[in-house]
Amino acid sequence: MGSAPATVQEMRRAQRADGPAAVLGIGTANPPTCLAQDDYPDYYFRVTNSEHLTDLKGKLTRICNKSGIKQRYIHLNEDLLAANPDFTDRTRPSLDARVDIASAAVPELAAAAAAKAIAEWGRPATDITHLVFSTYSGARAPSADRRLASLLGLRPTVSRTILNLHGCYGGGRSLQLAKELAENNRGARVLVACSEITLIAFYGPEGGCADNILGQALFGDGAGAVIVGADPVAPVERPLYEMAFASQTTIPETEDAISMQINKGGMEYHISNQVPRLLGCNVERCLVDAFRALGVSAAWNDLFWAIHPGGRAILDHIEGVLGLDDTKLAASRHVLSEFGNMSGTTVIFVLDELRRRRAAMAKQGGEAPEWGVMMAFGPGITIETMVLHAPSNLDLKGN
Ligand SMILES: CCCCCCCCCCCCCCCCCC(=O)SCCNC(=O)CCNC(=O)[C@H](O)C(C)(C)COP(=O)(O)OP(=O)(O)OC[C@H]1O[C@@H](n2cnc3c(N)ncnc32)[C@H](O)[C@@H]1OP(=O)(O)O
Repeated sequence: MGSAPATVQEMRRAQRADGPAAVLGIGTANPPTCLAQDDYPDYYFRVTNSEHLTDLKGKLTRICNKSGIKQRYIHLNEDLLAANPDFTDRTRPSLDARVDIASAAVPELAAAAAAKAIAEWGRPATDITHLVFSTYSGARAPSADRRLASLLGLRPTVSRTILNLHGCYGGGRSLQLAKELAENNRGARVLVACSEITLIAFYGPEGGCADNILGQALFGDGAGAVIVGADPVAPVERPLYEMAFASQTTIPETEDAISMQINKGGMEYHISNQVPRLLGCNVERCLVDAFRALGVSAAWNDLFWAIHPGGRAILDHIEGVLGLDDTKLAASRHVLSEFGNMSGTTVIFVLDELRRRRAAMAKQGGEAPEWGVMMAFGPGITIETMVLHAPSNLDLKGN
């Protein structure tokens, strides 16, 4: 070959970014229908014609009361249910209709979130080089990533990846993948999009199926989008969080603790009541390993925290084992309260809420921690851990 770089090593170095990947923009979106948690048991048993199942309604009410959730957003409305009565019966073959609806709605919701992330980032959508899309809400190819690329007018050379059925760790996994892509491809700008509509897993109550009652109390619909890139080009690009270190851990012998399966009647799932305890027993090891890999030690209360709020009890357990002050998980508790558990999308809402809180604190002359941690959990049981650094010139645009 003619001119330098001459060696494969030099070529590789030239292709890699100099600095760490960073979050350069965040956007979120929800469907228009918002349901108050206090009203949800009445709503759910009415729209599924199950008012006679008073024991199950009592259970749903008890869980809703303890959920730490005030409201949730949902794509499915009563008109859609009236047009698709099979959606309330898990034994009826309704997967085709669910996938039809999700194939349009999931990328559209993602596009609404992505438009906000791109606007904050400040560069045209055609500068995006990679797309990582995570969802459990569809089952078709070409998938939601292909449709999202069209909706946003991305270049045909955009390198697309779809992650399916990662459940609640999809956001963490996508951001880790984006970090690798951004750091290993000089100039790369990665759009991460997570979009979930629970329509794929909505059905009526049945005796002996506590999982469904739990799901009805916890989950909601939403999309989150993040632009990730290394070596930000000032003054247009400003890093919100730098991604210092990322890891994934699988808790041994927990294969059956959280599971999801697509069936003819929609997606079925199981969530063991041991999940909060299992996470509580394992998060500190992940954190110690992450900071050891970076060669630093950290006092947990000196960090900021973006924890996936899978359920109120999960946050309580983590707060307890790490000895966190009760303000440390405020962003996670706020997102849980306002939106419920939106699976993989939720952690992006937490990052968004956290930076708003940090910016508000900075405006008042307060000092927020520079270093922090993002964690997400899901089937496996899988724990995604990322150590983040928030530059002191935190972007105030999110306010
Ligand atoms: C807008 C609406 C949209 C709706 C659409 C819905 C569609 C669903 C879609 C689902 C998609 C599923 C995807 C799966 C992805 C997995 C990823 C995850 O985040 S993994 C998810 C990660 N999230 C979690 O793992 C949830 C973590 N858990 C918690 O946050 C809390 O335990 C709590 C809030 C559920 C209850 O508060 P706590 O202080 O514990 O209160 P108590 O001790 O007093 O118990 C009250 C009642 O709760 C019962 N119960 C408890 N656990 C379970 C269970 N697993 N199982 C069954 N029941 C359970 C318990 O038996 C008792 O019943 P009863 O005796 O009164 O009859």
